[in-house]
Amino acid sequence: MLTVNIIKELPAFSLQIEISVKNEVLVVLGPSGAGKTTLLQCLSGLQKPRRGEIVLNGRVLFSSTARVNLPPRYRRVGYVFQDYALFPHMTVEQNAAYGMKGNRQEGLKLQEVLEMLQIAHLARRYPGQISGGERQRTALARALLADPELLLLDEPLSALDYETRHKVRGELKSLQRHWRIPFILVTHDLEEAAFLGDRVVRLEKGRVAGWGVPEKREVSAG
Ligand SMILES: Nc1ncnc2c1ncn2[C@@H]1O[C@H](COP(=O)(O)OP(=O)(O)OP(=O)(O)O)[C@@H](O)[C@H]1O
Repeated sequence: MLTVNIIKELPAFSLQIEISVKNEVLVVLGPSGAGKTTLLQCLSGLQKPRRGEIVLNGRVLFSSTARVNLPPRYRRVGYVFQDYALFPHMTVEQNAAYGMKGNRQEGLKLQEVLEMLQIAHLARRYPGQISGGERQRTALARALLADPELLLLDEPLSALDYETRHKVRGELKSLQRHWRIPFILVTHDLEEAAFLGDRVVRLEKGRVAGWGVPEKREVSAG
């Protein structure tokens, strides 16, 4: 469970967000410049709110009153960027394992996650030698293998072609069901929001402008 209550001044307006997220996919929609990326960066520790609190499963990640501001590496928050930000000089396997502890048990988990994301056969290739969809899955593997308690995804599918996007979004959804942690996903795509979101929040000028439960077109099994 994630609870967020923060204020952060931006040049044109201030971001003021109060939300709670359970083990679900929360989709964040909103026009360009509404503060979506800034929100994710505050949650991951890359930006610092001016005031407020961020609490993840009872752990205080940020609190202005208690003067807590955990650095990103201690937050257990995975972040998949729009451009995936893989290390070009590392193989798929090395990229995925970045942030793991490196014991034997972890090695087995690495194999399991690479197989689950269908990139095990690419383990020794470099990011420049695989497709956009495969890079996206490598970035996801890296985020998941760091054992996050919260996963942030900033337009993770936007660089993919139509077919791959459809395939990977289904995988994302089953991944969340399997991992049972909150996912917060930013997108501009309404269809993607409806498919992936358990709830959808719309931001405008740094504030919550509306909530919705998307209408599902697909009937999910179970
Ligand atoms: N480094 C920065 N310096 C100054 N202002 C910034 C910076 N980054 C973002 N902003 C401003 O903060 C506001 C929120 O930006 P943010 O990137 O969070 O929006 P967004 O909703 O993610 O937009 P998009 O959908 O275009 O990615 C915008 O008004 C933007 O101009």
